[in-house]
Amino acid sequence: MAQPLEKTIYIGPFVHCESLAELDVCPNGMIGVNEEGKIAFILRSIKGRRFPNGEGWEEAKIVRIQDHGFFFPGFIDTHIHAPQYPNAGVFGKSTLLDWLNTYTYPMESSFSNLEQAARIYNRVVARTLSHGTTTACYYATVHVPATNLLADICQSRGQRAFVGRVCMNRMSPDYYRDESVESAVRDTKACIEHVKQIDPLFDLVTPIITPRFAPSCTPEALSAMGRLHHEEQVPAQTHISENKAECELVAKTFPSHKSYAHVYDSAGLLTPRMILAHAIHLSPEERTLIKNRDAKISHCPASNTALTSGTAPVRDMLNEGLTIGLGTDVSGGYTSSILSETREALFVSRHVAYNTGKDEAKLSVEEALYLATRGGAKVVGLENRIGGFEVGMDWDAQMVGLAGVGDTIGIDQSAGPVEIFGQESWEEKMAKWVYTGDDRNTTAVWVKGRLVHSREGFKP
Ligand SMILES: O=c1[nH]c(=O)c2nc[nH]c2[nH]1
Ligand SMILES: [Zn+2]
Repeated sequence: MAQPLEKTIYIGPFVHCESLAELDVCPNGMIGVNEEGKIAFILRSIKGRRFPNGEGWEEAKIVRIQDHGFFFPGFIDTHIHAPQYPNAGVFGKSTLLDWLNTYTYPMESSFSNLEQAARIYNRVVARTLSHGTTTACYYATVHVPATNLLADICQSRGQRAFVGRVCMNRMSPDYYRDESVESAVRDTKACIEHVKQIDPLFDLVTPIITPRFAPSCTPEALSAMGRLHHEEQVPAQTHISENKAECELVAKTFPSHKSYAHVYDSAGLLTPRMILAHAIHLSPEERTLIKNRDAKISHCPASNTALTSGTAPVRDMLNEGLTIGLGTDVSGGYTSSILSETREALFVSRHVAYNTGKDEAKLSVEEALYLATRGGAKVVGLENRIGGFEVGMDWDAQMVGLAGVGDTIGIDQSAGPVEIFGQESWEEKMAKWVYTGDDRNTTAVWVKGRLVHSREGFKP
């Protein structure tokens, strides 16, 4: 069982995204977090004792930022395949459809073995927490016991998670697929029931309907998942328009449908609670349909580069009013770090700018951080609870440590490569973190006020 929480005051600089283009930096403030793990008050100055009197805040625990660090909202990974984690970095020169057969299906099928699932799922949750990922949208596999185990592990390690049993009943190997639409529905329901048992209010863990992608589901399977999405009132996730050969396959296998997006729409899956990963090759009509349905987009730039899938037109989609977050898409993506994904999003946007001649396609550091936090929160439907620092929100946060180098000559490898010389503005510090930082800068991580990861040497 998790330790009961105590009132805690977090003191020091805090930074979060005010809007897509703007960071809000408070250079020295206080955030009070109550026993429910919610932000009870925010003071933008540490002078005076103006926190609420008579509520026991005088005796609250204090957590202070050291050196050049700051508090930042936890990252939200809106698309990650937990069972593919052992393959991170292993993709050769493959592209989506051959990558699935060569690397992915053989690995995922091994999760019929619960010992394998326990080993890998514990690792992936621990690792993503160490990168500051406080919320993750996981694809598991077709296996019910292993999927339920992933939900248990997220809950016991304290990571906010959406956990989906993958539905796939065709165009995948005989050794790894759902036997029938009926068995896919039964097994999906079994996973939903399991989460209802361990977290009845879906406070930390939420089940998510997960048809893999249109090619691997018959129209009947997609419609059955659409019905479950509505009946069970739980969110849904899938892939869309990632790779040109995949798009051609969808056009061939769903000849009566106007488009890839229309395939999901006609199955009742294009809703405000649907998360669509990739969305690279959508037509303007499809983007309009997605916008009108208020379905959400997970942008996965590392994966899109690794599998030579393409460059998603993020600026255009933002201008059109689509809601976008970031996804690592492990192991199409090589990294389980949303900080790295932020950097990838910045670089991919520069390739789009170069290739289209439109300079405005470039994302700024602030915009990429917005996608990693507030944008992700909107994608998972939790914008009122996570993604920023506001009274009433949950304390899903990370303490970022940036080493000052001072006059030292030696390299302290444990501090990581970010070098702060002291003249940097806050804007520059954030850019240095994004472009040169890694998990050595993630000093401590909290979800709903609970400490879920800390680096050696962190004193709570
Ligand atoms: O990036 C991806 N990863 C997957 O596992 C997958 N399955 C279908 N389409 C996919 N795309
Ligand atoms: Zn994926």
